[in-house]
Amino acid sequence: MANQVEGFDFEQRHGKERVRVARVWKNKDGRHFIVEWSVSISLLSDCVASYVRDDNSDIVATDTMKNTVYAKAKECSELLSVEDFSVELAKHFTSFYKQVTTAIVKIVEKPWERVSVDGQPHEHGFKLGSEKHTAEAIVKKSGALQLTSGIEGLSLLKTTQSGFEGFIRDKYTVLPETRERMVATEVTALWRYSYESVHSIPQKPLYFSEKYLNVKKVLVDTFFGPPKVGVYSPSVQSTLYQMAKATLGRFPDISSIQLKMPNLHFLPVNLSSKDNQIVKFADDVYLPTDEPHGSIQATLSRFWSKM
Ligand SMILES: O=c1[nH]c(=O)c2[nH]c(=O)[nH]c2[nH]1
Repeated sequence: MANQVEGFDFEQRHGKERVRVARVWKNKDGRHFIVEWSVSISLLSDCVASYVRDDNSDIVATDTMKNTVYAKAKECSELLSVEDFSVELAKHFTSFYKQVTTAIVKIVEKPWERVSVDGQPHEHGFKLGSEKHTAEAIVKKSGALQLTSGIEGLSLLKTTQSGFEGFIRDKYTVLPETRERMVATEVTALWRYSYESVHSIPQKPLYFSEKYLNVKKVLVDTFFGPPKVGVYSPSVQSTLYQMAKATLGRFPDISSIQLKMPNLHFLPVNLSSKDNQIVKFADDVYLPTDEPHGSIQATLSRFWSKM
């Protein structure tokens, strides 16, 4: 929210971060479903008087925002996607309060997964998986929407079919060229959907949950290649690009994707004492590291679309 205040430009927003909520649904056959969300809300609203004139009469209390998360979670009578919940919440803030012009709702979902016991899906037992599903809805009073989904913490590694050659060599370069190395990363992905209004998003239940799983599969499958032979990666940059391109190629309603792929180095181990070599590296013993790490990121968008 930008204003002119006492001869200055002034921008402000306020909200509540990391409101944690879990919601359970139970179907008629006794099967339970659970989601656990950490919800962050930020409102652009006309409440400049609270900053400059000690007048709070236009403030939506952040405590009220927190309560709204629980009230809306209660109102949801059926399991829904984290995207749909973020849109519902954001719609509430922009339509209910005349002061609020834009609501930004970001949610991180904990990866609770149904367990199987003796090969059978358990009715009410869950274990924590690894990577997280995220969603961000930015909703304006007009109903204009920006919807972004993402994955955080998707750890991937392959033990071969990776190399790095032909890079700049100068007086500080020591890294040998190689066509045989390990490659490991922790993917953070953010993709923007092309729906531009709260009225134009697909109504199919769990549409975005399914999409999330499909995007994740395309990213993972592209990273690894076919199970027997894999696919050669000449650089993290090249693999990242292939992953982004495959996503836009496969999903027409995704307009752009940002990928962050740190290069988590596994260093060759060579150990020698004065008179013998204890360990000679033969693509077998590595020192895993997490810092320093390479940082490689890019955004791929269709023409005319923004991230
Ligand atoms: O895939 C890679 N990309 C780089 O930019 C880079 N830089 C580096 O030292 N190793 C690698 N590997």
